[in-house]
Amino acid sequence: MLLHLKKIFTPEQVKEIREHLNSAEWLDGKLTAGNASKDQKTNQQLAQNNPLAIKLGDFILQTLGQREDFMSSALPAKIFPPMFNRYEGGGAFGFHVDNAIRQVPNTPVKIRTDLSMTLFFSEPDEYEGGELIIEDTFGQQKIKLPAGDMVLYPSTSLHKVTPVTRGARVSAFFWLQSLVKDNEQRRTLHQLDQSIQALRQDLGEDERVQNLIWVYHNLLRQWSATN
Ligand SMILES: O=C(O)CCC(=O)C(=O)O
Ligand SMILES: [Fe+2]
Repeated sequence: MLLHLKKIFTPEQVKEIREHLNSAEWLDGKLTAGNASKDQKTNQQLAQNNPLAIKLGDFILQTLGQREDFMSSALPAKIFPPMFNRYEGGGAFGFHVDNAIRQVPNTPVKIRTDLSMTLFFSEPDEYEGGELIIEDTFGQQKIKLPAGDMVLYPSTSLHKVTPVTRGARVSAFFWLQSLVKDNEQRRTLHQLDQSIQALRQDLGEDERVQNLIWVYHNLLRQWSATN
């Protein structure tokens, strides 16, 4: 399942975030690449302990926490603090699969990467190339979203970012461990939740809706793990 979440940030918020990011200290992205992906990666990143990255990352997580579409589709248990990258001058990231386990810096917290996310801060017409290509059972998808939008995709997917040959592509990228590891189970719960919300609109606090809510919770109880 690949999900496009629209307008996480308003154009005004994107503008402000971009201004901060423009004056930040960008480092070679190879510094955080595993051995296998080092050769594949020619971009720049903010250090994970960069105060701006920490502040913006917290703001992203706070904003996402209030989005029902995100909470319902991702069912996050633990979220890795967002990181920030920039591709320009031919910068790219070749095909790879993300590491399965990520340790949150300076903590004992380990996160299994179930879902990967890219939150775009550059408008598609600001740069050439820079498509996020995702390959999975649903075929190959080419993702290039408006600034302020985010894509969520299974971390099991092979993916790459094509070379940016004009302008710059700036984004936040991060991972989460879901309460529901299985993509199909998580998708079913999301579908059920969406149907319940739609029925609730029409029927209000109806007994039949209440029954479906119990079904939702009982499925979630069966399929979830909180650690
Ligand atoms: O820049 C992106 O959209 C994805 C980055 C990525 O795949 C990674 O850092 O593992
Ligand atoms: Fe990746």
